[in-house]
Amino acid sequence: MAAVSGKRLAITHVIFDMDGLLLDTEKFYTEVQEIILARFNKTFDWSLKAKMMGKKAIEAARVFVEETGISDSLSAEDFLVEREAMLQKLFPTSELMPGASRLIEHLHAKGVPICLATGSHRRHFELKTQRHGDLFKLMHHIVLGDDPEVKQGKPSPDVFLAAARRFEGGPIDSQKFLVFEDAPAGALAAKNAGMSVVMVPDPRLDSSHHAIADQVLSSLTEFNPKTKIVVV
Ligand SMILES: O=P(O)(O)OC[C@@H](O)CO
Ligand SMILES: [Mg+2]
Repeated sequence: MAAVSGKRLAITHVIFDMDGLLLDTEKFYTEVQEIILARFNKTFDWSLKAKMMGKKAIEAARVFVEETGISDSLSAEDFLVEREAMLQKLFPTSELMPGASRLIEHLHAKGVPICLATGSHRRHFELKTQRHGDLFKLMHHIVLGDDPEVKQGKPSPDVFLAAARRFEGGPIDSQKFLVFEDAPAGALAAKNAGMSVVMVPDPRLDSSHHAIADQVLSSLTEFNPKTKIVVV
């Protein structure tokens, strides 16, 4: 039984987002989107990025073609096809974000239940993590964007609620979960799931998007597990 500290239950479980949080992959999406937009003499900016990151591919694609005004020339589906070949070359070079392996290894060593919940589909997940298998193996389970239980992408809570249900000894109260996220949609999804969220945003993301988070860090290296997580 978790200790009740104040009005909320103590944190005992952790859910990690992946792109932009554990892996430095958001830059690949940006690079490819800039290449495609250049053909239409348009530029990509962080206000648009803020609306796309964290979402399921087709949902982010719709935002992209509509917000940039190119939907009459390029459908969301055709955008996904066009970017695929470029992403498939970039994803296998994905590097870990600073502090990612240290935090995952620390929590795993302490017996804290940890898992992954990402908007990335399986084929992209495999490409991005192929050099980091030993680290991702420490996750109790992994919920992907194309999981049948994930009806809607972030900011819907689906992926985090599905992740919460897959630990042993369920159902576990959402209040016992701490989510690590980089994206506004992801942080909102965590709050929609009734969970606490530590946001580690890209410094280029406007700080107005930080308000929803329970804690904002500039890097995972700054996180002190002792301040937030009860090691059961
Ligand atoms: O949920 P994450 O792992 O950030 O993945 C989102 C991805 O679809 C790119 O924005
Ligand atoms: Mg992310």
